[in-house]
Amino acid sequence: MSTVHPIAPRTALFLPASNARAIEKARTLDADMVLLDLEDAVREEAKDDARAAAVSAVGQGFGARPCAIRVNGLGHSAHNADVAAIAESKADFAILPKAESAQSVALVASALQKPLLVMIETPLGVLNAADIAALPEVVGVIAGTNDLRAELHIPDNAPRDAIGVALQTIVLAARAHGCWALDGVFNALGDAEGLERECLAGRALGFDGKTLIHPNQIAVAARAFGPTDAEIEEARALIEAASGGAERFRDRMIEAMHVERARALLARVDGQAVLPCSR
Ligand SMILES: CC(C)(COP(=O)(O)OP(=O)(O)OC[C@H]1O[C@@H](n2cnc3c(N)ncnc32)[C@H](O)[C@@H]1OP(=O)(O)O)[C@@H](O)C(=O)NCCC(=O)NCCSC(=O)C[C@H](O)C(=O)O
Ligand SMILES: [Mg+2]
Repeated sequence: MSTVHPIAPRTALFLPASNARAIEKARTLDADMVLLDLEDAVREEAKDDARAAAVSAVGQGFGARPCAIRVNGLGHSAHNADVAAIAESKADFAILPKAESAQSVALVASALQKPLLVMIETPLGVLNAADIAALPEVVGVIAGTNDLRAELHIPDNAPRDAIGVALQTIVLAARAHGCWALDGVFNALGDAEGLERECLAGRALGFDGKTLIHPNQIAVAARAFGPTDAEIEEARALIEAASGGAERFRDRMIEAMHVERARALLARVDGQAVLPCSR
C-alpha cells in the first residue's frame, strides 16, 4: 500500500452505522473524516443491518471527506463478516478496535486490504503499540480512552493524567512509524469548555486530531487543533525572518528545524500533506 494519504484529520466523527439519520446528517457536517461504527455503538441484534448500511453509506460517499468503517473486534461473531464486507466496500479506511499484537493485526490487515486505523485501548495494546504501528498497512493510531480506563480500572472521573503514559505511548508509536495519532472521544456532550481543554491537552501531547461523537464537538475540536491565526502569522514571519542557522526571532532562538516546522504548519493550512502517512 503506497498511497500518500491526505493530512491527518483534526476532527474524525464517529457515528453508529445503524443510525440512518446520523449518516445523512454526517453528509452535511464539517468533520474532516467520518467513522462509521459497527462495534460498541451498535446493538448485537442490529449488527447485520448496520454492516449493510455502512457498506451502502460508503458507496454513496461523504462528499470530499474520507470515510472509515470500524469492524467488530477479533473474537466477535460478526468480525469475519465485517472484514469481508469492508474489503469489498468503498470505505477509504478500516478501523480495528482493541488491537493487541502486531501478529493478529497483520492477519486482519491482509484480509481487509484497506489502509488501517488501529485503536489502542487495552493494556496489551499499549505495550505493543510500536510494533502494531510499524505494520505497513497501519496508517493511524487512535486512543480508545473509554476502554483504556475500564481495562486499567481507572474511575471515569479520575483526571486524564491517569492514562497519560498510555496516551504518550500511543503518540510515540505513531510518530516513530509515520502514522496519524488521533485522541480518544470526549463523552460529556454538553461540556464545550471541557472538550476544548481536552483537545488542547491532546494537541500538546502531540495528537494530530480528535475522534468525536457529536456534531456539536466538531467546531471546538477543529479550532483547538488549529493552526490558529496567531500560529499562522508567526509561521509566516518566522520563515520570512530566518536565514539558516541559529538566530534570534521574537526573543527566542530558532534554527533550521523551526523553519521546517513553520513550513509544515503552513502546508497544513494549504491542505498539503505535511504529516502524510506515506504507506
Ligand atoms: C451520543 C449520542 C447517542 C447522542 O444522541 P442524541 O441525544 O440523539 O443526539 P442529539 O439529539 O443531540 O443529535 C442532534 C442531531 O445530530 C445528529 N447526531 C447526533 N450524533 C451524531 C453523530 N455522531 N454523527 C452524525 N450526526 C449525529 C442527530 O441525528 C440529530 O440530527 P437531526 O435529528 O437531524 O437534527 C449520539 O450523538 C451518538 O450516537 N454518537 C456517536 C456514538 C458512537 O459512534 N460511538 C462509538 C464511538 S465512541 C468510541 O469509539 C469509544 C472508544 O472505543 C473508547 O473505548 O473510548
Ligand atoms: Mg473502545
